[in-house]
Amino acid sequence: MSMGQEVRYRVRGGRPLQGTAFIQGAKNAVLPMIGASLLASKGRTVLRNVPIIEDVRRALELAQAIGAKVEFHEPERTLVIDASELTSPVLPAEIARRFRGSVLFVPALLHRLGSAVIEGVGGCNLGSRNLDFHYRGFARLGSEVSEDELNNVINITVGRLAGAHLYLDTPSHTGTENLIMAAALTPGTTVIENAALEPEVLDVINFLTRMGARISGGGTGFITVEGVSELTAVEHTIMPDRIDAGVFAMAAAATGGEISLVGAHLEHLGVARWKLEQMGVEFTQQGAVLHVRRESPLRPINAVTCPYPGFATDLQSPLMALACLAGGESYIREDIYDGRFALVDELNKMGAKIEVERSRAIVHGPMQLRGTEVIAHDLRTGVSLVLAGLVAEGETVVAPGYLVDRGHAHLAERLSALGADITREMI
Ligand SMILES: CC(=O)N[C@H]1[C@@H](OP(=O)(O)OP(=O)(O)OC[C@H]2O[C@@H](n3ccc(=O)[nH]c3=O)[C@H](O)[C@@H]2O)O[C@H](CO)[C@@H](O)[C@@H]1O
Ligand SMILES: C=C(OP(=O)(O)O)C(=O)O
Repeated sequence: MSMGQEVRYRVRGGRPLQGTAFIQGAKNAVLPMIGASLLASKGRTVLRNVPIIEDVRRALELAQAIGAKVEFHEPERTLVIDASELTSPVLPAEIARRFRGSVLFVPALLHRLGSAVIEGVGGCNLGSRNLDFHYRGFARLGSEVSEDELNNVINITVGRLAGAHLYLDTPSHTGTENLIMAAALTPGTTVIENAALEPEVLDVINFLTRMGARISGGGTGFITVEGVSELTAVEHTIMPDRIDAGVFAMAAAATGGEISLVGAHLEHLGVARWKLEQMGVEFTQQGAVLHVRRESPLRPINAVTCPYPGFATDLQSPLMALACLAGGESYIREDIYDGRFALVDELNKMGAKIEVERSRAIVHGPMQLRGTEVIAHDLRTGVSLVLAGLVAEGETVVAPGYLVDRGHAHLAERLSALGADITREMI
């Protein structure tokens, strides 16, 4: 655990990226899958292509805290999870508050131990982020949910579980995954309307289906789950991380480079693909390798964040950094998180000219960015500042690096392999 030891990234700009980058397994698929693997009461689950990121480490600490046996074979990027004996329903605060994926452990605790206690859920600080769809869904499936606001503890206890008709007010990504997991072992039929369409949700459905769950309608927004009595431990290879791929593609575009992204798939990028093409990025999918280069000076762009296949909010921050380099005014609207624009002040410290009015930002380009010390307020802010550092004059220092390490594996090594001048320092 890297708590106590500070990490920072030091980047010196000006080198075009060239070569091959390996895209990591998807953070937002592996976290629910670790939660899902705890639903199996027998055998050992094997997950492959696991990203070596801090959120995975936190998830494994949490799995161990409730009694699962976990082996993380990092060089093989393989996780082996034995959840045959879960011993405690408590998701302890010191781990749970450091990452939001902790809520994905609730279905396993409910089905295996009959109750779950969450001592405070964390995650990236992105303004107001509710989990009401999760709790209302658990309640509709027959659990009792109570909140001790004073101590920031949520207690969930199983009552008479039965399938139900669930409707999400917005297509919540983890909400959809969590309710599918809860429904998978709940007797009867559960319907989830307005379900999320993200590729990671489909990967989680594939994994659960292999475990024996009966799920139909993935990718349609209308999911039906027929409860089964048992799920079994299986092997699964995690899909590539489309946000990691998007960041690398934008880094190539920013520096005027040309790179191959091993394992990246254009169709996973959704609208981000078309936006980057409009800006002057050329993509060529060559089987399972995505080739990226900047084919013209960068043009400005309009983007509005939206659930998949719309423009991903997790790519909005790096897009803002890229837009600083485009010739003209870009317009960005953030409709998912009210805290994402913490990046603006940091980019402006580097010489960018970005104006914000509520959820809208106007980026005036092109600007020559200058290196300085900047703050990673969250994971995507952090990686976007690294991206800005790759084209800035002089040296950019991004801290706290922990937030970058929450979601990107071996970032400094992978960018260095493309010719970037970047180091990860422990202080
Ligand atoms: C671990 C993981 O997969 N994280 C991703 C997931 O987060 P996460 O699953 O938390 O995001 P959601 O799709 O649930 O949230 C989107 C919006 O819906 C709101 N909401 C959500 C649930 C709820 O019960 N009530 C409610 O009001 C949130 O406050 C937020 O404004 O999708 C986000 C949106 O693509 C990504 O940025 C995150 O990287
Ligand atoms: C918001 C993010 O993650 P989390 O949901 O884990 O906080 C993210 O990946 O940018």
